[in-house]
Amino acid sequence: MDTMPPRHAASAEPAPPAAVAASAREVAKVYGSGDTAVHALRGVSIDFPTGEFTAIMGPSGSGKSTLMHCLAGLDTPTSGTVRIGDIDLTDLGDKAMTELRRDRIGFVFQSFNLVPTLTARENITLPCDIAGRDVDTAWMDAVVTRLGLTDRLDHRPSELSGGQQQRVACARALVGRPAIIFGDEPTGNLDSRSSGEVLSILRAATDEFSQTVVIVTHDPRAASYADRVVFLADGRIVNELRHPDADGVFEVMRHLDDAVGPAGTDEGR
Ligand SMILES: Nc1ncnc2c1ncn2[C@@H]1O[C@H](COP(=O)(O)OP(=O)(O)OP(=O)(O)O)[C@@H](O)[C@H]1O
Repeated sequence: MDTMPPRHAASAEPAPPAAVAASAREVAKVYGSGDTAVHALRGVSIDFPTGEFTAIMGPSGSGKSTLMHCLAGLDTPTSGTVRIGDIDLTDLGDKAMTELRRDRIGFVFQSFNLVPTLTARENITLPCDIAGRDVDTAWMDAVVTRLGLTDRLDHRPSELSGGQQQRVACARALVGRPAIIFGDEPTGNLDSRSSGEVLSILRAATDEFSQTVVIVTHDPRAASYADRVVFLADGRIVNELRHPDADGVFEVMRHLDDAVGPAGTDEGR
């Protein structure tokens, strides 16, 4: 892949980022109450350093999505604190939370979540347009070129392949220069070639743009693109691998799956 253009080539240097882009402290999440209560998170503490790519893995039902949703302000912890930069999400009202999600967080979902009636270009600029912010066109050009989307900008999502649609979603997340990008199974609907492309883009975004990225994935190969993999089981962080390779991730997952038993059971807990 071509080298990404240096960040300063596109616009003035942004303010120095916080050393920790997001953090959770003793985060617990209980759904329901009494006999039917589900303890989805049981006291999770973790930092996401700026410019690092983290993958969250774990058996089905271990709390991955719940943790990501709490970190991204899409769900509220029952107790504990979540910060994006130095902003404590538990202190925010609905309006401030909406603005924080819009201004500081980028999302890449499994289902791409593009607006079908808008072109790729319009989808990419949508968050800035909604926020009433000018699009940094030089920066957008740099991102679009890097993602190989230059000749696809006037196409609607239905005229793009799945891999191209997910690259548009990555461009949309990157163009706003968020403090952090969250990916919920971002390669879940892609073939292995398109998955590799999207993961290389997220990898390059951290290496070349110092972008902080956090993804949830079931795929050891996808996780191997990350700087570290954090493993959840039964609502707790139980392991961490730095500089992971797919075989090492697979081995940890195999042990966790054996410990937890078939999805949805309490066997072995
Ligand atoms: N809205 C909800 N109401 C009740 N229980 C919920 C809710 N959302 C999640 N849960 C439960 O919380 C636990 C953790 O769910 P979560 O979706 O975070 O797991 P996950 O690790 O992302 O699973 P998967 O890999 O299957 O997507 C599960 O037992 C799930 O059934």
